Amino acid sequence: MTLRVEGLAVARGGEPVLDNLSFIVTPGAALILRGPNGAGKTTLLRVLAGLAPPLAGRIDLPPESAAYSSHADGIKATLSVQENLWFWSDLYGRARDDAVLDDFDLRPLRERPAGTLSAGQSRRLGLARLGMIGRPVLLLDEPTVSLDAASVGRFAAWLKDRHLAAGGLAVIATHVPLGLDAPELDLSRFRADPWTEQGTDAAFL
Ligand SMILES: Nc1ncnc2c1ncn2[C@@H]1O[C@H](COP(=O)(O)OP(=O)(O)OP(=O)(O)O)[C@@H](O)[C@H]1O
Repeated sequence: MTLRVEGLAVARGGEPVLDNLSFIVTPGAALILRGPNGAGKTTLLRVLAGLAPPLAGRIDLPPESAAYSSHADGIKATLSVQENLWFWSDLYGRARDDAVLDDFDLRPLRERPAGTLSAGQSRRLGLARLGMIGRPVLLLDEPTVSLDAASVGRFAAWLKDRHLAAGGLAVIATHVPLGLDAPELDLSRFRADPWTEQGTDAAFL
């Protein structure tokens, strides 16, 4: 599966944010989104995920192929860690595979109500959801927020060895280096700006 974006323009709160954005992410590859606060990383990921419509352009992505992950990952506070994972696998018609408990170091916490987890533990559970639902296209907004160094490493290893190695792809907004051999797309080059001719610098491949 390949993600193709052509001539994309996106807006937030009615204001154009990015314009004339084109890129391709192939199976097994990741693209890192860069840019200062407000550059449009979240806005772009939300449009790619289908949570907001584009202003213009084309996104070539099969329906039901993507998973979007940001701060709120739909964790059910009263269910245990294990029950949350099973809830997601059942919802997406996937096998109740326990391997993600180890991938995200959640096995010691499996019986804990999710509402009692620390911020970083909760983040790990949110990321483990991606392992349970098995979507080939991951759209990740600051996935390492609240994670300690060991957890960042474990997540990067999962992404590389399990997701990308299996032919999945990922678009990731992150300020934290993940050690992936992945190209970076600086969104400041594509700012929609009604006062200048910026945004005509189109292709990023
Ligand atoms: N709900 C909203 N209504 C109006 N404008 C918004 C809204 N949310 C964000 N914006 C604006 O849209 C622009 C892009 O924001 P976005 O959140 O996509 O940036 P970002 O690159 O993800 O930033 P950060 O690094 O801070 O997470 C910014 O100018 C921001 O102020």
